[in-house]
Amino acid sequence: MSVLSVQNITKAYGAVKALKDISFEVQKGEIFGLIGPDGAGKTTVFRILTTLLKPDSGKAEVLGKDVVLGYRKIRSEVGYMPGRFSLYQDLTVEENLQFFASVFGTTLDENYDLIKPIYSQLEPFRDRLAGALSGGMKQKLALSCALIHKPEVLFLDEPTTGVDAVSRKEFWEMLHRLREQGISILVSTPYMDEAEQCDRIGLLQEGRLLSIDTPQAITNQFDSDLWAIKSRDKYQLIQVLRKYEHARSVQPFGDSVHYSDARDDFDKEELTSYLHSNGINRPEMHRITPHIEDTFIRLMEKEVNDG
Ligand SMILES: Nc1ncnc2c1ncn2[C@@H]1O[C@H](COP(=O)(O)OP(=O)(O)OP(=O)(O)O)[C@@H](O)[C@H]1O
Repeated sequence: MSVLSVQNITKAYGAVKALKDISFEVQKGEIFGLIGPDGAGKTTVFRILTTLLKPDSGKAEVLGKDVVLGYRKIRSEVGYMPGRFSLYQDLTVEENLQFFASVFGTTLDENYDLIKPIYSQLEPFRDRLAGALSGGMKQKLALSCALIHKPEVLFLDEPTTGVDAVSRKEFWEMLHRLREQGISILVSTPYMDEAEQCDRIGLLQEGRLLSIDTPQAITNQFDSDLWAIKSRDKYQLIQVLRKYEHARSVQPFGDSVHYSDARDDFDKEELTSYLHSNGINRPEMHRITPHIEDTFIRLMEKEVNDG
């Protein structure tokens, strides 16, 4: 059963086409990730689905209600954590929660069980001003506020941006626990490594959804062998590889460079001797399994080349 559906939505801000005919569905109890760089259109999708913005064309439904006609009902049934957390900095932790509870006509006590695993870590700081919390703590408080009225669907716009690695990991564990309780989650992130945490993902670039599938199926779309190459001077390695006549793609990735060759019968020795003759001595080279990021870059290149 789908809890939300987006059909052929477009949205422009003046001349900027933020969303270009996008369609996807989120199933009940699913974590669906919208993955894309800054400006891809993620926030615009969230604003439309949480009824804060009307699409120019197309249709979107949340829990069976149209986002334009049924906006009142939708607002009471979903939880929304906008980017850059919507907390009142000059209210305390507890006051923030009480405020969000009262907006939805409920109380902290009534829904304590749902937020307890998250809120319990914040309780020692209940009298601290939200503005004085660390990024990870703010994130937990914002999630507690979005959950206070037991929503069926949670919208989380870049919840882990600017949050340390440990808090990010804990945050995803919390989302998995919420999923087990039947809550459906649409979450956006600019971090590719978080794609693996989702049941399905949509890759968004410049207002277009390039692919929608499970992280594994998206990775499987990578249609050639991939090599990780390392040498002392990574910058020089990239320059030399990009000039190689058989190079199909050359992308820096951590401390190595991901390389794929345009030929079916790639000759590793030939590339090694090319690198040697261009001043790259003793490069380390081994075949690797593509990451989501490799596939995403390839899909983006394809989109640009296909026009
Ligand atoms: N109110 C606005 N007026 C004009 N252009 C806008 C407005 N809001 C967004 N845009 C533009 O629309 C495009 C999509 O923006 P959107 O905020 O949806 O992307 P995003 O993926 O959420 O990126 P970010 O993480 O930077 O917010 C961008 O080019 C952005 O500059």
